[in-house]
Amino acid sequence: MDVVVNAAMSVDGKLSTRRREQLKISGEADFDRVDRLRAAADAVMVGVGTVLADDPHLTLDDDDRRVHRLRNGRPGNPARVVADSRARTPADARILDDAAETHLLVTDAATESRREALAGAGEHVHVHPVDTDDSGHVDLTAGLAALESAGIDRLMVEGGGELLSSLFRAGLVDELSVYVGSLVVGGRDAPTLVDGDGFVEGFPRLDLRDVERLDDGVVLWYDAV
Ligand SMILES: NC(=O)c1ccc[n+]([C@@H]2O[C@H](COP(=O)([O-])OP(=O)(O)OC[C@H]3O[C@@H](n4cnc5c(N)ncnc54)[C@H](O)[C@@H]3O)[C@@H](O)[C@H]2O)c1
Ligand SMILES: Nc1nc(=O)c(N)c(NC[C@H](O)[C@H](O)[C@H](O)COP(=O)(O)O)[nH]1
Repeated sequence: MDVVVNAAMSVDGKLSTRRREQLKISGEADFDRVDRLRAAADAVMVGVGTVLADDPHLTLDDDDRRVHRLRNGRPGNPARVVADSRARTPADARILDDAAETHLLVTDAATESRREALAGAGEHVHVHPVDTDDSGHVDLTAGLAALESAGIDRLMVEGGGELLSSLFRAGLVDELSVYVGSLVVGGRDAPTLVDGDGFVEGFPRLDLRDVERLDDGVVLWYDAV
């Protein structure tokens, strides 16, 4: 499977404010770029922290003709994926509506009643029980294998920083694009591109492939080494 990460951050590497409120870092041209990346993917993934903070929809938009064009004839929106160890996605989350298939990766820490509540959202919602990793979260290697079995070969991951940390730690990132907006957010408690415990050795290395000026910021394109 190809794993393509995309996020938008401030010049000081923050994904949002210390209040975790959604922050518009991208301009219109960058959101168009994000739509094209989503369209080229079989599925778009976030961590449940992002679902709880932003209530994202993760589809292209509601214009059927535009979706069709961006998807190059492939039907509908890409699927949506949530890494959701304890099945905390709220039953009324936008990500559970029927605009696309939704895959929830959960672990044994999710109660049966939470799993059933999510599966009850409709036939387009698929709950996958997977093993836990060393820190008790979804084992992403196992989770991605479950997604592959569901026909997902190209996965776009939008964050947040905890999920991206685990993906880098597991060596699962193939490509990274990051939009750097021209603003400073600051705050030691504001989410950054890669949170988790951080690395003290074995730092993931990246090859800078391209740099593009867009809106009033910059897009950096990297391949994993
Ligand atoms: N600017 C951007 O591009 C962008 C993109 C996404 C999110 N965000 C922001 O990031 C913040 C949310 O990020 P976050 O880091 O709190 O949450 P997150 O989205 O990374 O989700 C983390 C949660 O996912 C679950 N999880 C399951 N398996 C996991 C695993 N293997 N590794 C890590 N987590 C796993 C855990 O419950 C964990 O608490 C919000 O403020 C949101 O607005 C910004
Ligand atoms: N590329 C990008 N630029 C930003 O300025 C920003 N705040 C995000 N944030 C990503 C996060 O995952 C959001 O929750 C989804 O971008 C919301 O997606 P929807 O519009 O609901 O489909 N992403």
